[in-house]
This record gives sequence, C-alpha cells and structure tokens, in this order.
Amino acid sequence: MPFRSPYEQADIFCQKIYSKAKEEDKIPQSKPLVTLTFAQTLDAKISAAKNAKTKLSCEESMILTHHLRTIHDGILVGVGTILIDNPRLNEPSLLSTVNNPIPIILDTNLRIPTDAKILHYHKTDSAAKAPIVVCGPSNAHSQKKKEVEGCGARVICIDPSECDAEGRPLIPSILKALKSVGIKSVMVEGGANVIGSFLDCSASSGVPIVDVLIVTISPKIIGSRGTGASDQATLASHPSGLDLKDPVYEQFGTDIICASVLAP
Ligand SMILES: NC(=O)C1=CN([C@@H]2O[C@H](COP(=O)(O)OP(=O)(O)OC[C@H]3O[C@@H](n4cnc5c(N)ncnc54)[C@H](O)[C@@H]3O)[C@@H](O)[C@H]2O)C=CC1
Ligand SMILES: Nc1nc(O)c(N)c(N[C@@H]2O[C@H](COP(=O)(O)O)[C@@H](O)[C@H]2O)n1
Repeated sequence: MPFRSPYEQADIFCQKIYSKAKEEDKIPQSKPLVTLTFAQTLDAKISAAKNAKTKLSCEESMILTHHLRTIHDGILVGVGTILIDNPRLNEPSLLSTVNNPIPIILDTNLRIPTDAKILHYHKTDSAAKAPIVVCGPSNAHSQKKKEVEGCGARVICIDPSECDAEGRPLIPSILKALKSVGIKSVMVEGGANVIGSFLDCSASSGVPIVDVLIVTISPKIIGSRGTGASDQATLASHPSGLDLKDPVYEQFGTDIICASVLAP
C-alpha cells in the first residue's frame, strides 16, 4: 500500500463514512447531522477515574478526531467535561487554515467557571469561535448568565416543558435550538452523561438522532475504577442491546476506529 500520512488517512476515512451516510439518505433536514464520537479502552472506559482527564487516543487517531472537528459546524460536550478536562475543543495545529467548529456546552445549571479556557480562547485566536452554552430554564435571568455572556458566549435557555425530570434540556429540543441558530452538523464528544443521553434518545426515538457513531478503541485496560462509555445509557428500549449496522473498522496508529451509520 502506498504511504499515507495520518492526515490523508483521516480525510479518506471521513469521506468514506459521510458519503455512506449521504447514500443512505441520513443527511437530515429537520435537525443538525449528529456524529457521536469518543475514545474508549478495550474495557470500554472513557476515563481512568471519576473526575479524571485521561489521554486514550494515540497521535494518529487524535488526528482523526481533530479532522472530524473541522468538518462539523459545532462540537458539543457536557459541563462535566469542561469542569474536569478544561478543553479548547479546536483543531490546534492547523488553527488558522481550517474551519473550527463552534464549541457547544450543555450546562443545565450554568456551572461553567468564568475562567474556563473555552470561554476565552476565541478572544486570543481569531480562528476560534465563541461558544454557545445551552442551559435549563432556572438560569433565564440569572447573574451567572450575564457573566457567561460577558465572556462572549451565547447562552440559550431551554423551556421547562422541553426538559427532563431532572431539569436537563431534552436532546431533540437542544438540536432544534442549535438548528435554529444555523448549526447544520454537530460532533458530540462526551462525557458519560451526554453520551448516555444521546444513545438513549437515539435508541428510543422513531426518528434518527445520532446519524454516525465513531468510536476510537485504545489498547488499554483500566478496570472498575474507570468511567464506562455507556454507564449512563439505560437503553431500556433495547433489552438485548443496540446493534450497529455494517460497522467499518480501520486501524489508526495503535488504535482501532469503529464507525457505523446508525439506522433510525
Ligand atoms: N474519552 C473520551 O472521548 C471523552 C471522555 N470524557 C470524560 O468524561 C468525563 C465527564 O463526563 P460526565 O461527568 O458524565 O459529564 P458530561 O460531560 O457528560 O456533562 C454532564 C452535564 O451535562 C449537562 N446536561 C445538560 N443536558 C443534558 C442531557 N440531556 N443529558 C446529559 N447531560 C446534560 C448537565 O449539566 C450534566 O451535569 C470526564 O472524565 C472526561 O474526561 C469526556 C469527553 C470525551
Ligand atoms: N478522541 C479523544 N481521545 C482522548 O484520549 C480524549 N481524552 C478525548 N477527549 C476529548 O477531547 C477533549 C480535549 O480536547 P482539547 O485537546 O483540549 O481540544 C476532551 O475534553 C474530550 O472532549 N478525545
């Protein structure tokens, strides 16, 4: 096989997966296209412990993750990930030459610290975009909302009728709100609670919610202290598990990528 850099490999891999999604008519009109993606160990852990930031991806699979970020309009994480990882969520090495997605943070009670990197990065790098924070109704008129807006973020409050019993905005309502501000595609990176909500919503809804699932599998075993990728998904509507259709596997460096275009 001719030599391919990991950048070329990432580009070709994404073209293959997203042209498949297109062929199968998975490019939605009523909601943004959703890619759910995360890195896990062989024993399906996304972090080494509760409250831990853990590097799982190798250099080559991280290049794929960064490439995926550049082909989506938005990149979404929960506030738990902001509090633990304090990420930048941009494509670091090619920042000025590629599309950087709009960071989107799900934060029911506006717990985001006003010094979080994600609230400030766009002020120092002109290629980075100001984030969107999606919160629950209790913050509609709060001082914290004003402070977060003061950092340059757009804060979207979801109506109480569109939140779950714990007051968390429902996934279809979040996607509707994102679509209404022009976001046509969103890459969901985690963490465990957000992954659980997207999986459950996708499995129980008659319409597709997650269109493409891309999982990086790292050759590591963490054991029971780690946070499981699906710890927060009940998958109650699928008692024998969720079957992935026509999975595609490819090795990136020392990791295996599993990708599937999900059936509705
Ligand atoms: N290996 C990987 O690819 C990744 C690993 N992580 C890891 O995940 C861990 C953080 O995960 P969690 O603590 O579970 O936090 P999380 O990042 O899933 O955020 C949960 C928060 O999101 C908010 N939220 C709003 N609407 C929601 C909804 N409908 N469903 C779920 N949450 C909603 C709530 O305020 C909730 O507290 C960290 O250890 C981080 O390192 C995070 C991202 C990727
Ligand atoms: N793909 C992937 N591999 C890992 O090993 C990871 N720990 C993550 N985590 C996600 O990436 C964010 C860090 O992003 P920045 O490098 O700061 O931009 C982290 O917050 C998780 O969302 N992903």
